[in-house]
Amino acid sequence: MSGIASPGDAPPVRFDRATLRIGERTILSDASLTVPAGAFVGVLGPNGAGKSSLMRAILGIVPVPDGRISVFGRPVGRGNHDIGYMPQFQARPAPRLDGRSFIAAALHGERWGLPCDWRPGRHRRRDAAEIDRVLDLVGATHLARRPIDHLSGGERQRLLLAQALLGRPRLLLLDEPLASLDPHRARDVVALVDRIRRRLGIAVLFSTHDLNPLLGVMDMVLYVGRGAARLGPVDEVVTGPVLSALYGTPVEVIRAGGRIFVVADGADAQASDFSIFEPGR
Ligand SMILES: Nc1ncnc2c1ncn2[C@@H]1O[C@H](COP(=O)(O)OP(=O)(O)OP(=O)(O)O)[C@@H](O)[C@H]1O
Repeated sequence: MSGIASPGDAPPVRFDRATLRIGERTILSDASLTVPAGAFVGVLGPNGAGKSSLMRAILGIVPVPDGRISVFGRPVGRGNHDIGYMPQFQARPAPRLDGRSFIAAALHGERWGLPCDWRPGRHRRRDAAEIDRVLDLVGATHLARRPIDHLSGGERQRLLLAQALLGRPRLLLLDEPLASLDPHRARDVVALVDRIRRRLGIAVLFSTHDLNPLLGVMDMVLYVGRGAARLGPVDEVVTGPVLSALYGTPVEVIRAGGRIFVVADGADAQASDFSIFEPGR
């Protein structure tokens, strides 16, 4: 044995002293972190902290002016077949599409991670099998013939997840998949993603504003803010001292009833965005 790691051993995501900037704004500065194989990582931080930008950098859309980000040992680049991506904002699908056509549209449209020789009509049987596979994975085979505008938010979310799974990615980037879902549906989505990642052995980065639905499922949490990032187990990262240092404002972490409440005080405008404490949730 040479002892040299093969690309197959490389972690799903690795940041080596990476800097991310959007315009004048520094999203991350000199950040180093490694997402282990098969990990479910909750990505948290206040509005505008850079959660979406971080995912877009992993996709190769946001440039990395300093340092390096690699995905399974290779520098990031557009059209990486290893990544499945569910963006935060979705174009509204044509109401007459049924579930199957909705997924087929992603198969034939521009998406992340598909082999570039996939063209409409060229591989019909393979396409049909791939659509069946992802519908089955997300438990949405029964939605295949239903019009998309008759589906609930949670059902549509399943189809979006199915789209992200096209092409057998080894890394899933899910940008706020719980937005606009009630707590019950949110937990269903988290449980579904967890089942899929265990079944396929893939890593997941899952951004959210509330870490509670991810408790008991996520292996690690990645907090971003003020140009820095902290990745680690929940008990190590979600603490008053760590988050206060990360955000430069007093942050209190309260554990009660199996839930975690992160409360920022002080006058910092960003701190008020940094409220995972939402009464009634
Ligand atoms: N295309 C863009 N052009 C200019 N600024 C941008 C662009 N995309 C994002 N930004 C800015 O970069 C910062 C990070 O945005 P990003 O969407 O990554 O944050 P976020 O943590 O995902 O926020 P939220 O929780 O509100 O979705 C914000 O200040 C945002 O206004």
